[in-house]
Amino acid sequence: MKESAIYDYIIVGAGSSGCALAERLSRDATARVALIEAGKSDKSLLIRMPAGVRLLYNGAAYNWKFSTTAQPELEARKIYIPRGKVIGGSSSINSMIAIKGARSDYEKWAAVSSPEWGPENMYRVLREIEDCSALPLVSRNGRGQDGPIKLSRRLTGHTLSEAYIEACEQAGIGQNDEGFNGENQAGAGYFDVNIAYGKRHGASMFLKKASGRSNLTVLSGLPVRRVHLENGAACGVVVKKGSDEVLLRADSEVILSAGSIGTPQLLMLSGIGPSTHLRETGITPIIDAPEVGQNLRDHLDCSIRWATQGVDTYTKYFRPYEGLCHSALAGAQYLLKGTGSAATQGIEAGAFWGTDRPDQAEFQTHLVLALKWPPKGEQHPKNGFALRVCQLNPQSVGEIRLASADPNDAPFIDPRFLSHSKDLDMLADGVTRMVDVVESGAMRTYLDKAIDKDALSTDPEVVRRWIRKNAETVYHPVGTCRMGNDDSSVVDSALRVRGVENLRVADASIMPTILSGNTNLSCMAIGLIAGETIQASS
Ligand SMILES: Cc1cc2nc3c(=O)[nH]c(=O)nc-3n(C[C@H](O)[C@H](O)[C@H](O)COP(=O)(O)OP(=O)(O)OC[C@H]3O[C@@H](n4cnc5c(N)ncnc54)[C@H](O)[C@@H]3O)c2cc1C
Repeated sequence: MKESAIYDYIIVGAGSSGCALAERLSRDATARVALIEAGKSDKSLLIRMPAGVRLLYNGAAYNWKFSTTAQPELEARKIYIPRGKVIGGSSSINSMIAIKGARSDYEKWAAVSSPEWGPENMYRVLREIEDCSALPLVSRNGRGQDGPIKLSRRLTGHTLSEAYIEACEQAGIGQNDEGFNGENQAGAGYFDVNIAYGKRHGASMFLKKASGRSNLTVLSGLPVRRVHLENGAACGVVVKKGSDEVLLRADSEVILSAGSIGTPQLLMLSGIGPSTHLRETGITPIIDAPEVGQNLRDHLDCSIRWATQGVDTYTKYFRPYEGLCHSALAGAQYLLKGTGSAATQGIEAGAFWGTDRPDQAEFQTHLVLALKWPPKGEQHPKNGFALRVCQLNPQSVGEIRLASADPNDAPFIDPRFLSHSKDLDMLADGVTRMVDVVESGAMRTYLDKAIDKDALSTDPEVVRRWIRKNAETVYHPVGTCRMGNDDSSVVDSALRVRGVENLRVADASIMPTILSGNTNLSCMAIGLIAGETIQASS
C-alpha cells in the first residue's frame, strides 16, 4: 500500500464534532492535524441561505441519503435518514435549531462516565461555542458572547408562531422566553437558531476560526475506508486515490468523528466490532467489541398538518409551478439584500412539555410554517402548517450492522422504532395533547381544516394507527459507540476505544443516552471536550 503524508492527529469526518475538534487541537501550533471529509466543500448558496434546507433535506449533493431497514412497528416502512456529506457534516444541512441538553441529560451521561460529561462542564463548553450577543439583553446573562456560533431568535415573529405560543399558554404548558437554553426547558416559545445576518452558522465556523493555521490540513472529497492498525494500535487511515489504496499516517492518534452511522461502520470495517457479525460479512475481527453499532437511539416524530385561513405561510414555495416563481423572487431578494423569507428556515417556535419538572420534558414540538405535502388526491392548500411532535426519551433501542465488507455499501440501520411497548402510547398521548392545543386555543382562528384527520380522532387506536403509518425521524440518531465506565462500553470516558491504542471516537455516537432535545450543539461540545482531553493527555 502506498503511504502519503504524516500527521500527528487524523480526524475522520468534518461534521459538528469533527470541526470543533479540529479547531481545538490545532490551537497547539506544534500539532499537525488533518481533518478528512468524504463530502465536498460547503461553499454553496444552498448551505449558507437558511431556506436552502428545503432542498438540502432531500438533495443528493451534500447528503448520504440513508434509509432504515423496514420497520415492523411502522407498517414495514423504510424511514428516510438524511445525514450531511459535506464540510460541516449534518450541521450544514440541518434546521439550525440551537438547543443545549437539559441538565438531567448530562447528569445521566456523567453518572455512567465521569463528571466531565456532567452539566457544569458541558454548559461551560457550550458557552465557549455560542455567541449570544444578538439575543435579547435579558437572555444574554450567563451565556457566551464570543464563540464561533452566532445565535439569534424570533426571526420574523410570524402570526402563527405567536398564536401557537399563546395556545400553549392557554393550555397550561406555559411560556419559555429563554430560547429553551436557560435553566428551564419547559414551555412554549421561540427557539434559539444558529442563523446570523441571514446566514447559517454551522460547524464550519470552527474552521473559519482556525483558518490561517498552517498546522491544520482539511482534505475534502476523501472517504476513509478503514482505520489502519499495527500491533493493536491505530497508526493512520486508509483512503482511496484513483484505483490505489493510500495510507495516511498519524503519529499520535486517529479520532473518528464520522457520526452515529459512519463511525460504527468504520470501526467494523477496521475489524473492531461484534466478531460473529464481522466474520459473517467476511471481515477478520481484530478486537471483539460486541457493542459497536448497538444502542442506536433516535427521536421519532409525527407531523400533524392543517390548512389555514387568514394568514400567509411559506406554503406558496411548495405549490407546483407558482412555487418556483415565489422561490426565484425570494432568492433574488436574499441575494440582493440578505433578507426576506429565504433568510429563515421556516421553524421559529415550538414547545417542550410533558412532565412536572420544568428542567425536563417528555415531548418537543416544532411548528413548521409551511405545508409541504398536499393531502392525497387533493389540491395543494394555499396556506397551512405542520406541527411536529416528537417523543424525547424513547425506550426503543436499535442497531447498525454492516451490509457488506465494501465501504461503499451503506450499512443496515435499524432503529427498531416503537419496539418498546411504551413508546407508541407515549407518542399517541403527545399527539392528542397537541391536537387539543391547536384546536381549542388561540390558533383556532386560523384553522381552515385538519389534513391528518386520524390524528384528531378520539379513539386512541385510530391515533396509534395513524402514527404507525406516518411517523418519521427528526434526525437525531445517537449512541452507536456508547461511552461508559463499564467494560462493555465502546469508549471510556476519555473517548478511547477499548482494546485499541491511539484510537478515539468523538461525535454523536458516544452519547450513552439520547438528549431530550436537538443534538447539534452538544455534538460540537463533544468535539471540544475531546480536544481538551487529548491535549491534556499528550
Ligand atoms: C436534516 C437534519 C436536520 C437536523 N436538524 C437539527 C437542528 O435543527 N438542530 C439540531 O441541534 N440538530 C439537528 N440535526 C442533528 C444534528 O445536525 C446532528 O446530530 C449533528 O450534526 C451530528 O454531528 P456529528 O458530528 O455526530 O455527525 P455529522 O455532523 O453528521 O458529521 C459526520 C461527518 O463525517 C463524514 N463521514 C462519514 N463517514 C466518513 C468516511 N468514511 N470518511 C470521511 N468522512 C466521513 C460525513 O460526511 C460528515 O461530514 C439535524 C440533522 C439532520 C440530518
